[in-house]
Amino acid sequence: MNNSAVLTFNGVRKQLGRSMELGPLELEFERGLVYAIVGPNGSGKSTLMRMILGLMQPDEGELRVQGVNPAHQDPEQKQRVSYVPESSEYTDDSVTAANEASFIKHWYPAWDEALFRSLIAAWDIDLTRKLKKMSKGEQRRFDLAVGLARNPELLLLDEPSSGLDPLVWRQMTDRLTSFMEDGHRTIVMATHIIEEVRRLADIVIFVYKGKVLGVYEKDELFRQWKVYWVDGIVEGEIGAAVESTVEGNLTRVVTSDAGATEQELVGKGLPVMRTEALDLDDIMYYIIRNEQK
Ligand SMILES: Nc1ncnc2c1ncn2[C@@H]1O[C@H](COP(=O)(O)OP(=O)(O)OP(=O)(O)O)[C@@H](O)[C@H]1O
Repeated sequence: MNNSAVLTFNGVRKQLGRSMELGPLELEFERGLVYAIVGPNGSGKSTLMRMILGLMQPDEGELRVQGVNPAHQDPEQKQRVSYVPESSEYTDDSVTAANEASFIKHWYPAWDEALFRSLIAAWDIDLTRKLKKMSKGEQRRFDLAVGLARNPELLLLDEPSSGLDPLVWRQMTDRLTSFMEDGHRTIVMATHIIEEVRRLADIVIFVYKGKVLGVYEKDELFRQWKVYWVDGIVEGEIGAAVESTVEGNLTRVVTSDAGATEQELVGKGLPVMRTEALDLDDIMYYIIRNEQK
């Protein structure tokens, strides 16, 4: 095992219902990095989080969180992991945000009160209010403030943007960037939001129907996936291209290997009019389409 690995999945497999199988997964998450798990609905992103938390056991394989099977972590090890779900179910009519925060604070010795207070102020959270009466967005802000104030080494975020307005979203991404500054923490987030991936992620993991389709370093991903607009109608195959379509007098060439494609286009004397980066959604579409072939 890599010493800086905070999470390892070694042949992890889990049957979910009759038709869905998660895995087998071979993954290693390093300390100090932000991982974005990207995939369509029902790909297994939340299930992956539940396994990391020890709420679900693999049928096969080995999962280690900070070197330990999450089902057998002691309280001290659990305190180093913080999970912010997509939404919380607050059912008790009488619990205020202040009650909840002081309860959580009691269990987490690393609790950062100054950070909590600054998030409460920045996100306009009224601690005297009953959590159940808060809007989804207000609950979400509170959950994120608590998740960060717990000061974990491993922060798990399920759809962090869900329910946030653009201003709070922007502040949240800034806070997450500061959270990562000491270099020892790790964030694993399940997300659909491209801007979130662009802003925060170091590594992108594509999942689809319970399988990992690829693990990519983010900057490399956006460097390699490109669209070239070639002047004229290109006859025959572009070997390195993922897709080549004629649109009017131009040919749109999509590639996952920009260097090789550029070389091929130059070699064939095909003039490139314009080059564009591909969006994450489009990249995911092509990766999934390739899987379905
Ligand atoms: N305990 C379970 N029993 C049966 N099926 C399950 C169970 N848990 C999850 N599933 C199914 O496994 C699939 C993956 O679910 P999961 O919630 O992990 O996906 P997701 O990628 O987080 O989806 P979303 O983006 O919609 O939140 C879904 O089809 C879900 O219905």
